[in-house]
Amino acid sequence: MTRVQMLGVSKRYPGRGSDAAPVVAVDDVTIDVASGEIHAIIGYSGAGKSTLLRLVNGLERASAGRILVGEDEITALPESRLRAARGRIGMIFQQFNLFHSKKVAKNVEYPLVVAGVPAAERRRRVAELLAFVGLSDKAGAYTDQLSGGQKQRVGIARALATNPGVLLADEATSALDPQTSREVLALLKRVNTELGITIVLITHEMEVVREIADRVTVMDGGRAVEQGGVFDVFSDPQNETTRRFVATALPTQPEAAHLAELRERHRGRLVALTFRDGDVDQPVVFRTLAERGVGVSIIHGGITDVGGRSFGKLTLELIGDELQVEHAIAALGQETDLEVLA
Ligand SMILES: Nc1ncnc2c1ncn2[C@@H]1O[C@H](COP(=O)(O)OP(=O)(O)OP(=O)(O)O)[C@@H](O)[C@H]1O
Repeated sequence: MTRVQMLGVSKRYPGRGSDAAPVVAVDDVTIDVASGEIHAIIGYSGAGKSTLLRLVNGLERASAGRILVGEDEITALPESRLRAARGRIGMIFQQFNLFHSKKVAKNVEYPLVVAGVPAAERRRRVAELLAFVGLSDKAGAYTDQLSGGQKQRVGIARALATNPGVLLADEATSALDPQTSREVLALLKRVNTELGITIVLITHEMEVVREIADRVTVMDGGRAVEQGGVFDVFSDPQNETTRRFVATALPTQPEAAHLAELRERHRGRLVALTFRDGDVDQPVVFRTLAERGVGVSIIHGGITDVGGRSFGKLTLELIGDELQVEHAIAALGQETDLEVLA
């Protein structure tokens, strides 16, 4: 089991042009990934995610801060010892980075050849890895005969060849369709639970985080702007960037323009209710309204799963006598997170 610590890590690149200011791609980022955790780093293009990942596997040197991967202090190792450390770090890529001129089995075997593993042991290990990713029947195929999902499975098998303690995934499902993407994420989850491998993945897709991550760091402008358990971060986002991501995949309250449209069609009082992990008893909500003779329509929102827990935002239209509606709102306000939409 491998813990990954990024402690106050920064990376500056020289600016282009003689008097240009340096580009701060990663700015004082601290992320402590517990061993056995799946940690997602989410951010828009240019946030610094890929740079941070290249610092973790030692492909580039940090300008400041320390990085530890298990026992290896990546930021302190001389080049001569980095290669061995990299053998303990697996990596997969958006474009798979396979050798097209080699067969599937040879792709998976490659890191074992580099590591000097004897041939018989290599054959045994390749067979075991291909069975794990469900591609035993493709051992003799060329990689360009494979679908995108199969190519990423080969990428995963190859990354696991040297028994790494951690797997770094760089937008591993961004080139895949949604169904294939889910299959690959399910395989990554098995890598984590069955093999005990810590996973650090970078992505710009909320779905990826929602589906497999335990904890998440949101990056913006090189900085880690929000961090925590997936459910906690996304059910109550504090940062504007986090809110924008949440809006792409989770039920939200209607924003101003949409709310104006809804009002055209719904003349009753509009309220928004937030549900976090069973904190609100839905039957109680509807009973409270019915008991006061208030009719209700759900006009926006929904309930979904985040990090294995339920989360929802429902916009309701309350219909009935004005005073009754007022009382119902007061009663619900006691027990729920309710906002009257003005
Ligand atoms: N080698 C480099 N030289 C100069 N600037 C760089 C270099 N690599 C990255 N940058 C800059 O650092 C910033 C962060 O880039 P990075 O690729 O890490 O972001 P990202 O979040 O991974 O985005 P993307 O998904 O588009 O790659 C960007 O402004 C980028 O232009």
